[in-house]
Amino acid sequence: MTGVAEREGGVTLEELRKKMADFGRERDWDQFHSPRNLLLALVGEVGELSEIFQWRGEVPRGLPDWKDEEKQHLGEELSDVLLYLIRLSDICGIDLGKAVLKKLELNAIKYPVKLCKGSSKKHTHLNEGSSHDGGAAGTIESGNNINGEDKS
Ligand SMILES: Nc1ccn([C@H]2C[C@H](O)[C@@H](COP(=O)(O)OP(=O)(O)OP(=O)(O)O)O2)c(=O)n1
Repeated sequence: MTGVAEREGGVTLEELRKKMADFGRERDWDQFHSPRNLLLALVGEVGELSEIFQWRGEVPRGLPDWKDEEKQHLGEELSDVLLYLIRLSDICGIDLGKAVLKKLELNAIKYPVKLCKGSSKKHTHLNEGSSHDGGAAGTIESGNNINGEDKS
């Protein structure tokens, strides 16, 4: 992975996809990088990520009290999750960049600001009144239902 860590200006999903593909190919690991194996590896890394937060209770945003080593460890586990996710997507023939942009669009349709501002309700419950949603939830005023489909 030489060259990526030192570079300014961030990295793209496509660069990471290529890096992982090269990493696997150079080691003759394509044989192990099957969808199922990668999914299990991803879940394992999510477990390792969870372990970092386990038993700590709620922690403040930005993790101000964490040691540098703890934050570094967190960065490593987050990276493992991302790398396996990117590799899994690639091996499954999913263009993750395209898929994630489409998903963001769908999320915006499912969760219109007008309906969900200040509310953590699932979209399927957004039009139910509750005293726990800060009064933000209401009814859908347009002709579209909550999934963005035209009801008419
Ligand atoms: N067959 C493999 C094994 C590893 N990796 C890559 C992807 C992950 O970023 C990282 C995972 O390596 P480890 O399984 O050694 O897991 P950790 O890095 O979390 O090490 P440890 O479990 O010792 O904390 O290496 C991979 O692509 N394919």
